[in-house]
Amino acid sequence: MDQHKDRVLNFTDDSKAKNVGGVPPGRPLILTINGGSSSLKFALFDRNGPSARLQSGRVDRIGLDAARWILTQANGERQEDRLVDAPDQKAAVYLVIKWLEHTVGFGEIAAIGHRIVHGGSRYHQPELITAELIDNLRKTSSYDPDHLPGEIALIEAFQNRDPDLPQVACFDTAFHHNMPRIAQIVPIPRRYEAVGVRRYGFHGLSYAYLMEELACVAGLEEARGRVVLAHLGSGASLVAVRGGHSVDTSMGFTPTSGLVMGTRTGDLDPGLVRFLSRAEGMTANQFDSLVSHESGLLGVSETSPDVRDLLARQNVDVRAAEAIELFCYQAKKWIGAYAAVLGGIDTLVFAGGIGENSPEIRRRICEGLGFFGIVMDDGRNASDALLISTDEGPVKVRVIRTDEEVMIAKATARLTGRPL
Ligand SMILES: Nc1ncnc2c1ncn2[C@@H]1O[C@H](COP(=O)(O)OP(=O)(O)O)[C@@H](O)[C@H]1O
Ligand SMILES: CC(=O)OP(=O)(O)O
Ligand SMILES: [Mg+2]
Repeated sequence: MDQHKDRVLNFTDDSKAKNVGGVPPGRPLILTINGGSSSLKFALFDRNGPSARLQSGRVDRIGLDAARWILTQANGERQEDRLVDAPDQKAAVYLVIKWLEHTVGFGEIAAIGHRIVHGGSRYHQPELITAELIDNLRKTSSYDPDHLPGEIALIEAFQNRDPDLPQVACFDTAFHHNMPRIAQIVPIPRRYEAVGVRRYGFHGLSYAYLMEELACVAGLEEARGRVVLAHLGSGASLVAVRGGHSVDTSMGFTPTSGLVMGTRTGDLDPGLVRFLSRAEGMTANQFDSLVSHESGLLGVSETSPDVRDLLARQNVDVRAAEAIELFCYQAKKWIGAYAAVLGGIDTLVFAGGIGENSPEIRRRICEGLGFFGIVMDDGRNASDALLISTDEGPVKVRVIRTDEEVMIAKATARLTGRPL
């Protein structure tokens, strides 16, 4: 990390000189930490006030060239956007801690809430973080080596900074905990179920937020109907929801499964394990690295996992064009599958970095789905409107900006004694 130090210190000293986006002085704050596969998002909430966000920020494109530090004020206005060195999550959290120290002051933080991707078979509601919980997460790390060790490192980075600060774990698997039994089964011998092998599902904080928002923008009746939510980010998944409950979801035992993603394959022919171990002597670790970090949009395009890059190159590079086409084709297939599972769809919601920001991807996913009632309004879609289907189409297609942070902040305030 030392090699990044100069740039980091310059950058935090710089921030100190600025007005830090309306954070009130002397007020206890809740910090939320959301370590995604390519980003670290954080936000500050006033613990005593309404569930208003005071400030948010993110380190984007972690591990890629041109990682960015972005700060956003409560009113959504971008306050800072600059290049930083962030080769991994540890370097990114170092930036966040330095920024806190030089701006609001670390002593203003009353509690920290973390998104934890995998709760394993033990955790399915937010929990105060204890030594025992960290120990259990460590034992579960082999379920999701791409997220859990990094998330434990984030918790420990804050523990090192202030061992007395209460921290809360909010699990992405919780939303799917009561999925119907048939959607939970992994079809390998039953004995593996006893050691935790089942389909869990992920992106649950995002899905819980989207369902709350859907009830607000569309009313309870629509939210209780047949809903498909598509969380399309670096990690991407879809869920079928009926009566407000998860009925099935594209990710299973780990977030490597389901839809093709930035660097992950999604669902894969298991026969590849035998083929690659015989053809190349590939080990389990090498296979894991291949399917988690070198595949997906990056593997197909041979250039980038980032949809923005691929959209920009698709007219000059057939590999980028194929990667985008594959992503849209597979998302369309999952929507079709969930129409079958739910007996039709009343509402389709797009969210996540891709779902919220790319009219082209949304259009291409929905193209040809008019036969079961999905008809896009091109003008509404192009302007990222809240409702992007035509008024005549029976399926409401919506764009909702997801907010995992507010779900984490509410749970953290609740568990540390003062509901937001
Ligand atoms: N304007 C945009 N158009 C197309 N894709 C976008 C746009 N903005 C962000 N994205 C894509 O969103 C993805 C990152 O989504 P995000 O939800 O932030 O990821 P993470 O899983 O790391 O939280 C990247 O593939 C990025 O290219
Ligand atoms: C569950 C998951 O894949 O998370 P992310 O999209 O943040 O990598
Ligand atoms: Mg994410």
